[in-house]
Amino acid sequence: MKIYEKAPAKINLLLDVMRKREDGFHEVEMIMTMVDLADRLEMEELQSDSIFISSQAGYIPLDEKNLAFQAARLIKDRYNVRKGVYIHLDKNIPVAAGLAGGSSDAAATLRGLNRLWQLGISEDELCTLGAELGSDVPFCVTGGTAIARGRGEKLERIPNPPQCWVILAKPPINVSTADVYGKLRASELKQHPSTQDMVEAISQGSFADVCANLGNVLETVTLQLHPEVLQMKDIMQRLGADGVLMSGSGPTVFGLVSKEAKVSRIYNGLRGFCKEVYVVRMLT
Ligand SMILES: C[C@@](CO)(OP(=O)(O)O)[C@H](O)COP(=O)(O)OP(=O)(O)OC[C@H]1O[C@@H](n2ccc(N)nc2=O)[C@H](O)[C@@H]1O
Ligand SMILES: Nc1ncnc2c1ncn2[C@@H]1O[C@H](COP(=O)(O)OP(=O)(O)O)[C@@H](O)[C@H]1O
Repeated sequence: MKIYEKAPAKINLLLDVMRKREDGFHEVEMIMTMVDLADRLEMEELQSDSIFISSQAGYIPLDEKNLAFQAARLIKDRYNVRKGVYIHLDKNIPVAAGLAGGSSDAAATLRGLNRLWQLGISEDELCTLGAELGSDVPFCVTGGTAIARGRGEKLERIPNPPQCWVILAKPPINVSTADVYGKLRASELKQHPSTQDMVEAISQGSFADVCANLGNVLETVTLQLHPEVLQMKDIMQRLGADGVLMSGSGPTVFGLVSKEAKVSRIYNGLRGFCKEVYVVRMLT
């Protein structure tokens, strides 16, 4: 029997960091939402007690380092499943991009195996399992739009933002999330984005106010480390995007655009500077 799952990418409309915790992680407050750029997972049960991963993308690990592999092993161990699974990953989300591609694959694997093996695991329990795999995995399990606190595993669902075009541009660099958090000096941050104002803007359905309240404190690190990201933000703004921000720890920069007529001009302009440019929509 085959099970199919989509693993959408996320963007951070707001990312604030309060402090470094004793466990080495950072206390965050983020607003994340999904876009319709997704990996596709195909899962097939194996009679043997083994996990196999394949992908057309040659640049991700296919062994126990793969987050989908880790998700399969976790659910097998925790729920005493002796059967095995073959997972094919059709990768569309750029890797180490700030779009949670790996985290979303792990979340899709948890959802898919719950269905394949009819385990009856609740969404809350899937999120708890997901938190053992990574801070972004619980949000990727539920999708939608949410405020994420704690390490990123404490979720509060909120309404979706007003529909718009999202242009993603990923400069040709890989950014390590651990490296960016490691270089952040949370106590020295001079500015913090306002979660309350962003939630208000989203609840009111005000596209202009959503754009005005975009903010990501990890930019203070990544833009210093990788000037190409700052350049990509400048280009996106000069081409006329209504709102521009780096997603997560980067390097992907996203532009929010309300009018379809502007989209192709911005896309074509970006293509002159960047190979990995995607035009997507918010997932509602
Ligand atoms: C920055 C964000 C924003 O959504 O996403 P990405 O840019 O990775 O997409 C997330 O906070 C990333 O979540 P995720 O990528 O799952 O991080 P994890 O695997 O849990 O942690 C990787 C490393 O990042 C650091 N880390 C992560 C989360 C957090 N709240 N504080 C941290 O300090 C830790 O050093 C950790 O070892
Ligand atoms: N299924 C997967 N897809 C993408 N990256 C994966 C996967 N499994 C493990 N990884 C590893 O996770 C890291 C990138 O994770 P990803 O979620 O794509 O980045 P980000 O968290 O920045 O969005 C890379 O080191 C990559 O090798």
